[in-house]
Amino acid sequence: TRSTRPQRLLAAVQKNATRGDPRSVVKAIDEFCRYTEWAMNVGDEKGCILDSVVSEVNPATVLELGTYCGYSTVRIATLLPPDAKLITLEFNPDFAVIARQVIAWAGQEEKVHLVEGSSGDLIPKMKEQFGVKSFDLVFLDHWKDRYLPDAKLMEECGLLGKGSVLLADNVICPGSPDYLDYVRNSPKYRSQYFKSHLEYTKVEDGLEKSVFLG
Ligand SMILES: CCc1ncnc2c1ncn2[C@@H]1O[C@H](/C=C/CNC(=O)c2cc(-c3ccc(F)cc3)cc(O)c2O)[C@@H](O)[C@H]1O
Ligand SMILES: [Mg+2]
Repeated sequence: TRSTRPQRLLAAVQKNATRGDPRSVVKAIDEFCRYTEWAMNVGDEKGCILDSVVSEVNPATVLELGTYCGYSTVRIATLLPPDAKLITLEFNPDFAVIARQVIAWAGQEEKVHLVEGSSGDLIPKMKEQFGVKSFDLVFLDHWKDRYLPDAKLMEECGLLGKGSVLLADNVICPGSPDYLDYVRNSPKYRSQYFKSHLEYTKVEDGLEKSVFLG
């Protein structure tokens, strides 16, 4: 039967990127998505904003919601010090299989813990099962209607400390209006919009960076 888009994306990585070289993996995916087949990775333009926020926060613990093919997982992991931990949640087993191989090709397995399951089920288990006290950075890039409930769930589970940063993709396209309204109007957050474009297109999109004030 016909291959899936993630399978074709992985094949492009294995063909065009150098094993163990994360930058070449990122470049191979961006070229595949720009010139061969669009896919919903955060992409190169928003990826640079992601990189600058990761470098600024310099997190010891990171949570990513929605691994997909592992593109942003690799971008984030590459910037982390060796003892830092990146937990990424993915509930589609077929996507998880691909993401694991992309992360391995980039040589980032040590820093990444890909957990299969839904964020709603896994977030409450972070403390006891993964020994997480709080997350310094959370990258939200899963179903857009899950951003708000999961942000509230992380608050309730005590996973956000003073200064924890939430960085959300796609706040304009496809959009997450209820989440945006919440973080921009809640006294618990100081929020900032980084205007950019939808990956590999000229359509407006952006990232919202929200600092939890505790
Ligand atoms: C249940 C909680 C939960 N728990 C664990 N994993 C979960 C999960 N909910 C979802 N996942 C996984 O995350 C990924 C989904 C990501 C969803 N992302 C977009 O929909 C999106 C769309 C566009 C766009 C598409 C078409 C356009 F025309 C324009 C824009 C652009 C973007 O950057 C986008 O991120 C998949 O791997 C899911 O398996
Ligand atoms: Mg996205």
